[in-house]
Amino acid sequence: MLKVSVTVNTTDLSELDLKQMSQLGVDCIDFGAGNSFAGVKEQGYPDLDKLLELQRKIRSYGMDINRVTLPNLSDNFMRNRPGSERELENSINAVKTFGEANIDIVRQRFEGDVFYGLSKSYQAIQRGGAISRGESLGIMKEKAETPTFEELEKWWAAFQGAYGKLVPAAQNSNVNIAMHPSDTPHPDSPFGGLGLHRIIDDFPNKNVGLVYCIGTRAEAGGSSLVLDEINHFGRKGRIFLVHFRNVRGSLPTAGAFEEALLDDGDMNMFKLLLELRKVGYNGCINPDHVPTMAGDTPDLDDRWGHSNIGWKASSLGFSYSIGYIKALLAALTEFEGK
Ligand SMILES: O=C(O)C(=O)C[C@H](O)[C@H](O)CO
Repeated sequence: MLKVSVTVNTTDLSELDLKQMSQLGVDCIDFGAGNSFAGVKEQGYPDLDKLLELQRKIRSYGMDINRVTLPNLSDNFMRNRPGSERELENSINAVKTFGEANIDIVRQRFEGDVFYGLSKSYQAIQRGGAISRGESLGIMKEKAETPTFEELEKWWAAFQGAYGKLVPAAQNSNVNIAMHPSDTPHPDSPFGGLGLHRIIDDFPNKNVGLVYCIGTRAEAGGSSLVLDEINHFGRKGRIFLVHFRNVRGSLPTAGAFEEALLDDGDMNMFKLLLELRKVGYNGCINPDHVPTMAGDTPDLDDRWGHSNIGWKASSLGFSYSIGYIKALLAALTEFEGK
């Protein structure tokens, strides 16, 4: 059954957060920040008892943990500098810990999968003055340098070295390891398109797949690309989680894009849901970034300017998106007649 999950970027969830999510009918929580788990600061990876405590608390509200994030692999790791072995060990220990808690999906972040300084972030003003994230190639006059082919190959070698250890650990722990596309998906950024295929080709393992972010992929090529990729990766059973967000424009068509509410971007989200269904996707649908509406206290991150990234109590945008997804899921059940 398709379910609704919501991203939080902290493990410090208040009663208000959990009550509101449960009242909205959220099924699961996705933890987006790997360094937020208790134990990571102290020992490098999450503490199992504290994790189980958090899981019990979430379950007591009728929800569960769906996806978590491993401790970050830093630039130090990617450049094989002192301490890199320890970083990877911490991630492997984190996989084991999450496996012991029977958590389904882990995501590893790698420094350098996003190229900054190629597009300019702006505050997009939409319906009724809602604020959303915009990014434009044209108004970025002085662009940053991007890596050379050789530098990129070194980056990939470090990625493959890490996945070479993480994938067997994930398999042994019965956990799926998922990659999120690069956001922003500038050409050649490791997970900006072709690299997603490279992961699947290099690691032909049923535990290796994607947090398929519709928003990021739409930034790269609109709904035609999204439909193609859902069909391709979905048929292979490699979509483990879906980030469901709408976008206006795209880098190749408009030289810019803006994030948008689910009913207010270029894509018909129901079409995408039908495609997901067609390929047998059966995981969580996560509302992901939402515009900031009047009265919201947005969860902002400098790396994605003006985007309201994760859940915050009383977020109108998130409440709207959760309700929208639940209505689409009800329509889907009726449409399928099952
Ligand atoms: O959910 C993840 O793993 C992401 O990488 C999401 C990003 O951090 C962020 O929301 C930008 O899309």
